[in-house]
Amino acid sequence: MNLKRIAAEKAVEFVEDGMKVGLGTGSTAYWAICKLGELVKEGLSIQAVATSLASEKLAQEHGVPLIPFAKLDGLDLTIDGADELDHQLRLIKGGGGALLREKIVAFHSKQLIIVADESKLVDTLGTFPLPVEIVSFAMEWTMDALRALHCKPMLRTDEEKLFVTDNGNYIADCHFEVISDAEELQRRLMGIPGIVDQGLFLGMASKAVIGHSSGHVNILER
Ligand SMILES: O=C(CO)[C@H](O)[C@H](O)COP(=O)(O)O
Repeated sequence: MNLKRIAAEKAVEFVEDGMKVGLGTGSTAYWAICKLGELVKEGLSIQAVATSLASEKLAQEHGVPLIPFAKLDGLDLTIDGADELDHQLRLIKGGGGALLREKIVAFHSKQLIIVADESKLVDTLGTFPLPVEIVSFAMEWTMDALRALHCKPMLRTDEEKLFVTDNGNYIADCHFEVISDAEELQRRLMGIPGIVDQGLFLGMASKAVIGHSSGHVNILER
């Protein structure tokens, strides 16, 4: 059973005719985009924006109508995946490297619905390395500043080359093991010049739709 698919398809049930929708990135958001494409073919009318070039391409392939950001004053709903979520719906995102666009889109959405399989639900965030998007200029200094926060940052690579985000930046994956105070960590990270954004999404998600191996889907709300 495809737990990501059942979660994503359930979340798409919250999309109503006429809505402006944010399209997430990753292998769970993939199924939401495919389902929206099917519904659009059956007559659903929506306007969408994508959180990555990959999701933009997928939406185009599936006939989901994309609108330039500048033409929309905010979104009704965004459906996106997560790398970890806790029971307060605090998230780690950015495993696919799209965290900056994902955060911008989530911020401008009335609702952020997270779709995930049960493996993503945790008691305490931090097992998944926190993705941090950094600019290339003086990146060694930025990496030193990250190390000073008692984590082990690793520059993300892709086929032996440095991974470059859709925004032309690098990703430092930061191993904290346990994040005991996510708000304080977010504050400290965003105080470091050279960090563009980081993958903690706190107080942003309003619902999480979780697929379980029993075939059951449950919805957590905040
Ligand atoms: O944040 C993300 C991309 O930047 C993804 O939503 C996150 O990595 C989850 O991906 P998947 O659904 O493939 O497990």
